[in-house]
Amino acid sequence: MNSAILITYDQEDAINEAKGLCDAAGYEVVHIITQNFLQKPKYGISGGVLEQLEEIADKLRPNVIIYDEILKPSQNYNLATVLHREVLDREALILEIFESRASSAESKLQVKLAQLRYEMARAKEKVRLANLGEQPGFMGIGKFEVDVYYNDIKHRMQTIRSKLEKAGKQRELHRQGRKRMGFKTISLAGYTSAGKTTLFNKTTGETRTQSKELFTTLTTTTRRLMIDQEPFLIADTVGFISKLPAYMIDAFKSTLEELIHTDVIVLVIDINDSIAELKKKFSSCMRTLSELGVEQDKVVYALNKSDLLKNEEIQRKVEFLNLSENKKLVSVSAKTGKNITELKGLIKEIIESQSFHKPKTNAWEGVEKTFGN
Ligand SMILES: Nc1nc2c(ncn2[C@@H]2O[C@H](COP(=O)(O)OP(=O)(O)OP(=O)(O)O)[C@@H](O)[C@H]2O)c(=O)[nH]1
Ligand SMILES: [Mg+2]
Repeated sequence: MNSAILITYDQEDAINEAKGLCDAAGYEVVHIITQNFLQKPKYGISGGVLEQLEEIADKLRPNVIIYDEILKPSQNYNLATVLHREVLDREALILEIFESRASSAESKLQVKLAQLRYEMARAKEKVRLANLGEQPGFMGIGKFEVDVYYNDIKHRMQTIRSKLEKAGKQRELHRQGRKRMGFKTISLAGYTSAGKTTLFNKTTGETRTQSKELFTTLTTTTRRLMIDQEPFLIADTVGFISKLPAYMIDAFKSTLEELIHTDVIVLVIDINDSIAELKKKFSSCMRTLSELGVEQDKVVYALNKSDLLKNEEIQRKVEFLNLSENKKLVSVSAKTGKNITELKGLIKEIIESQSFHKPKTNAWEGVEKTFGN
């Protein structure tokens, strides 16, 4: 296993999530440095902290330095130069995880596109610096080579986009096919590691990989689910994460787009998370769903892992999330099977109500206002 020194925020949930990401990418964290602020101009961290880091890195000799923020290319370059080591920022780390997880042709293309977008942003910065004449030969590349490199990335992105478009059309055909056959569809959505795949397996009798590592699932799988002897289709999806840059959501759009066309969305929430984590993850899920244009009428909230908590504790968290008035809420356990029948009942209610009246476009503003960014 490769080793890493992790630099992250001085908050427990940030530390845990960053450690989870390192773990998922296959890095053993040998030392953690926490800071309140990680966006200083030159190195992200201050000169003093950098000196400390240099000393520790010389002693522990990690394979990489992981920086749990988004670094500008120049900051990355400055850090790597002082530390004589590869520096991975949060985006690069998430991309590594996605790359190792992508198994279907489509998800491989999506990851490739996201990687090129990442490189593109860096190439742009290189061009800018080269033009300013500030750093000629920045990162060992001259201005001319940068232009060639930049155009090459653009070209490769176009090729991948058109392949993804084709895959998207294929998806659309499948969707229409399912619709013609009269199948109603259900999608599981939620923050990474909330328990979507465990719930999927429990309800369908499947054996897809579930694990405590982040981003276990990158490819959407659809299976049949029976509710009162009636067949439905249920899909497991890629998990959300906060601070996922827009271009990554963009790259995974065709997968996430399933969520717009689905009849019911089960938003899986890990109710065992701390209040701070719950807040962050819930608002990130809500924002993603709202950005995708999902109608709120279609959403059922499944408070998962309720086997780990007392009822009063669950109630307290429900109130905190402002969901106590919500009738489409059920605490479940994908592990023990608790309230799975109730969850299926709620799903069926939504589908039945949809055949009477068209779903309203419901405002997400209330939720957004409560949770902001
Ligand atoms: N105690 C308990 N653990 C659960 C429950 N549901 C899931 N887990 C655990 O939570 C972890 C994550 O579960 P997954 O089903 O892989 O989560 P996911 O949402 O599919 O995650 P990604 O695919 O990574 O986005 C696993 O270790 C599961 O065993 C539950 O109801 N109770
Ligand atoms: Mg999963």
